[in-house]
Amino acid sequence: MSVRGAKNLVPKAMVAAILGSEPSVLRNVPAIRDVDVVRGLLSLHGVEVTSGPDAGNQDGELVLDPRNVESAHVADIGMHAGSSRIPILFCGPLLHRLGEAFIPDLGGCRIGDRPINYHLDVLRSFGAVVDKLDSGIHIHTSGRLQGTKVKLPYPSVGATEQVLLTAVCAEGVTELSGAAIEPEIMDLIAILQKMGAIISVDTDRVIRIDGVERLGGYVHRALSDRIETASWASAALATNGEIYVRGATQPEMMTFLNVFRRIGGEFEIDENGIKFSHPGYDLNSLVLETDVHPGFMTDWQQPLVVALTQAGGLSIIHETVYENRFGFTDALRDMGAVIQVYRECLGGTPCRFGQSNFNHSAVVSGPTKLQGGSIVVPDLRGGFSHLIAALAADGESKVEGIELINRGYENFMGKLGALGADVTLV
Ligand SMILES: CC(=O)N[C@H]1[C@@H](OP(=O)(O)OP(=O)(O)OC[C@H]2O[C@@H](n3ccc(=O)[nH]c3=O)[C@H](O)[C@@H]2O)O[C@H](CO)[C@@H](O)[C@@H]1O
Ligand SMILES: C=C(OP(=O)(O)O)C(=O)O
Repeated sequence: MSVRGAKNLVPKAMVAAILGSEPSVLRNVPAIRDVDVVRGLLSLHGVEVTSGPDAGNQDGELVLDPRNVESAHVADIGMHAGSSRIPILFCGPLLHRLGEAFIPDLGGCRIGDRPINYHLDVLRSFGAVVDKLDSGIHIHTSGRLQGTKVKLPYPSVGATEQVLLTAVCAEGVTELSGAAIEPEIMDLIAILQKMGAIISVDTDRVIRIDGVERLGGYVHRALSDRIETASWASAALATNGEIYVRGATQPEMMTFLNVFRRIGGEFEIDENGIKFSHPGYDLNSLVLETDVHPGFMTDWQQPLVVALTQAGGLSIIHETVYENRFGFTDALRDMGAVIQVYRECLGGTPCRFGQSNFNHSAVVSGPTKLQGGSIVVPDLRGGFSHLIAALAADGESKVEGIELINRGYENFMGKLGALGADVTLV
């Protein structure tokens, strides 16, 4: 099965195209809902988005022409309220092109409160004015945004992207400290550099950006989706199987691959992808903490927990990125998994959530036989995890709300079928 461009890069690369004075070409774009949402938002702002010329758009090519960018009707943008987290990243590019932007209510997975205070502070620091209205947030500027010094209290991926997409065309130098350095951010920096930006990534999470007056277009192939790859790898462990993921790449998977090997999973890497397999004997339990890159990514946690229900002994998982990412374990318990969640920081260093009432640590006891059940998908990764559990379980399962899974997994029904699962859309 194949994995294409990363859900957490492609929509941002599409937004970056607004900054160009010429069209951009993005390849390896997956057919997922988050891409459709951004396509709709770009069209509302006058960016012409067309699919590539090859038959069936096999290469997943998008051409994005921003030469006629215009303000959109706030009511129209409101239609996209709750659809994804990407609308907030339109601010910098639209402030540069039009002097104003509007942020509707954001969507994304409900795995914590997900405030946007860092984003708004960043925009204010560049000189933008932020007005909170009943219908959303209006942001405007009367002149060119000014380069600034920003320090993030936590290495937020979105806020780092906010700084990058705003600083590249601001007047003067911007210095960001406490930056996130996820592979998707590095790929966004590569895209911006292709467009003409000057960005240096220094040691200790410091990024420096020299603002330029004009950016051109880019031609870029999106990096592969490391979360989808890890999801299928976890599915291979949970189902005692073997899955070859074409398009998976090793560098951004290194932390995951180490954990996969410690559990007992086997993998083989070739130039086209990675084959993941169950070793054929009992899996090992482990102690694991999610963290910002280069740590173990939070989005890998949910699928991996399902695999850990099949490992012998006690596994301890401490979630340090989101305060509320273990809700999906309720359904796993109903299916027979033995998982207990705790408010305390277990098995790792104390995190931001240690002194609060959030169940952000989990202990998984295995191996347990899972039974099919009726499941309602709570969020993107939780939903995929439930699918894996359903595949590993005895008997039939009914999974409701699968459209949430389309946000980040291209053609997952077709892929499950190709792996031999008996899946029917009711
Ligand atoms: C579309 C996309 O790329 N989503 C990814 C992105 O989300 P996203 O960019 O939303 O995640 P962040 O890195 O910003 O969030 C990390 C932490 O910072 C906090 N925070 C963030 C912003 C802010 O203004 N204030 C604040 O307190 C959040 O509540 C969270 O606890 O990175 C996350 C961390 O790798 C991933 O799980 C998501 O899949
Ligand atoms: C949390 C995720 O995404 P989003 O930020 O789009 O909700 C995810 O991809 O697991």
